[in-house]
Amino acid sequence: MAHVLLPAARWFSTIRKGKSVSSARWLNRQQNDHIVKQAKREGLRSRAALKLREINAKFNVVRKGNVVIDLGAAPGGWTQIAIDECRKGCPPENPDKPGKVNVIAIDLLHFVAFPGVGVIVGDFRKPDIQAKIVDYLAGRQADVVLSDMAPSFSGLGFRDSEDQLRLCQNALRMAQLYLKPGGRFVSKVLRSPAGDQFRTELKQYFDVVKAMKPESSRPESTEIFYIGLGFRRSTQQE
Ligand SMILES: C[S@@+](CC[C@H](N)C(=O)[O-])C[C@H]1O[C@@H](n2cnc3c(N)ncnc32)[C@H](O)[C@@H]1O
Repeated sequence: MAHVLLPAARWFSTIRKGKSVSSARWLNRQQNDHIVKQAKREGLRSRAALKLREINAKFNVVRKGNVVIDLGAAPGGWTQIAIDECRKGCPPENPDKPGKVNVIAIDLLHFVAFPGVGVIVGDFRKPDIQAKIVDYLAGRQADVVLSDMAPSFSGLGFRDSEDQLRLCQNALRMAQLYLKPGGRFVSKVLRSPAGDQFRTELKQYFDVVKAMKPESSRPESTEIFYIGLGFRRSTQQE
């Protein structure tokens, strides 16, 4: 949450006041260390968890009792925040039974689940993985689709942002398939002109589309998060 990251925010304002590039880099590294340490201290699976926590504090995306699809979930930082929000004070019976899990977490990589989370290992675009998602949903629609996915980066900026954008567009397809009307969506996007177009695309499906750069996101990273609120079918689609 924001209060946790306040010291880092103070360092940022120092950078903006015109320190040299090298001291800005040093300060950024301190900021990153601080955030990694923070995540460890709290027993979070990754620093990424802090990003979703900030997003959720601002936009109330994941709520008590929700059903969440978490794309690109390993090692489980977002999953951990999502299940905590879904389960606030209400541990259910048989939390791991399909039809009872609150979070369906998918990744190419295996990671250890939490109670109430169904983990699926594989590429979410493949039919067998989609079938497993449908099994876990057991007739329910999702309240939220999250995507923190990233491709394996080649180091070539243009290619990497194209690959990442394709994942975002496929995450939006997942929303079209599984999200309930009024549902919410969060996707990581790398800043680029194509990323801006994706924001325009999101506006066809959501009443409100916001962008956020959490304080826990590395300042030098081009990542930004788009948040879609109030899902509706595109009129162009019907
Ligand atoms: C930044 S990491 C996710 C971090 C995670 N959200 C957390 O909070 O700990 C990005 C993940 O996207 C996954 N990924 C990339 N392409 C994918 C695909 N097609 N299907 C499923 N997962 C994918 C990668 O395996 C990687 O683990």
